[in-house]
Amino acid sequence: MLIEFDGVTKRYPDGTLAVEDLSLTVEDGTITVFVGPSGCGKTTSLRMINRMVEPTSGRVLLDGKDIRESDPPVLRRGIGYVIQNAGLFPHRTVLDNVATVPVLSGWGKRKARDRAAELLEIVGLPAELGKRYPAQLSGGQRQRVGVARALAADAPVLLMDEPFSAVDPIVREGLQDELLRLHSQLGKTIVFVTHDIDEAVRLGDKVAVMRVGGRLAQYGTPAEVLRHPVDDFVASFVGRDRGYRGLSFVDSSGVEIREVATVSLGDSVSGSEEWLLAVNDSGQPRGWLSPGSTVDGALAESDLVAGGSLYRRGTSVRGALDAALSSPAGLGVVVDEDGKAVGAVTARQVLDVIEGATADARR
Ligand SMILES: Nc1ncnc2c1ncn2[C@@H]1O[C@H](COP(=O)(O)OP(=O)(O)OP(=O)(O)O)[C@@H](O)[C@H]1O
Repeated sequence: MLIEFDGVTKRYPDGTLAVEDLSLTVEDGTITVFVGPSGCGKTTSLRMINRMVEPTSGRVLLDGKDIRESDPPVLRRGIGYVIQNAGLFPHRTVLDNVATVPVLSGWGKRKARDRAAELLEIVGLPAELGKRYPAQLSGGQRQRVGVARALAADAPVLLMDEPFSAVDPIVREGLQDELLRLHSQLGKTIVFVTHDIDEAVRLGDKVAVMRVGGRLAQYGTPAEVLRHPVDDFVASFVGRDRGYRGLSFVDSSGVEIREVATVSLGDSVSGSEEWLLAVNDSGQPRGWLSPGSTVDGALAESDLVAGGSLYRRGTSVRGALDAALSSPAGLGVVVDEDGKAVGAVTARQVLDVIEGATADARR
């Protein structure tokens, strides 16, 4: 569903100008991220989409229709909403939390619960958690329940307000991956609010950078915003590690994948001169054997030096460079879709491709 802000301004009764003359289009089926410092009007903008906040002037349109023509409760049933800490009902079980909107929409209790159970599976939660209460879950699990509940109405639009801010960085990354996977499966239009530029760049097809005073500073793809910030405010907001983050958008197809000497777990090894990549029965990398090592009998994981990050073939050069730099052998391990080792890359090769790409971009 297409969402349009057309000259939208919001001034709260106390005179605070939260959003000023916002015009932008959220394309159907995309993830659009509103990002900016605290108090810049992100939440206010988001809530104007489901009429939890009414604009002072201007219009919000869903598929071309002014949302003022829709009854707010009906409108909200068609728009999923996820907030920080998930906003679950503490005295209802997880399953009943997820079934809330289907029940409100007139589904029978049984059907609503069946649907809720399906949704728990979709967001990666084991079925038995359905019987627990929200307080009996971890923060990450609660956020997943929040996402499941928002998906329950099968609404075409999903609004997400800092949904992952309260969980630690590792759990957050897992939740982000999960959201990207769900999005590619379900194809909903998602508007996501965060103050974290890394999260914005990772999730957004488009990123709207807002500044305090509720003005849109820049609206574009993550690559555009990182590479060509329109002014000093955007440049400093996206600033830290900007060059490094930009690598996420550099095509890695030019990176030559070289052969790597491998050895299988269980084999015996006598003093190789080079680093050997140890793989398991499925060809997946397990670690490195350092030069000169001799293993009489069966090579075991305990003989190995831990490997670095893995670079999945075809993804951006950022992963390729990280794999090379984090590898004890100086060789970044390249894996295919099944996690099988298919070769290696060196930092030098990756840097050559990066240099070529950035030179092209300057031309
Ligand atoms: N109900 C309200 N009455 C008066 N002012 C409000 C109200 N809600 C928000 N504001 C003000 O409007 C401005 C924008 O707030 P908003 O919550 O939209 O920002 P935000 O970018 O989401 O901030 P944060 O990242 O801190 O959540 C802020 O100055 C805030 O204090």
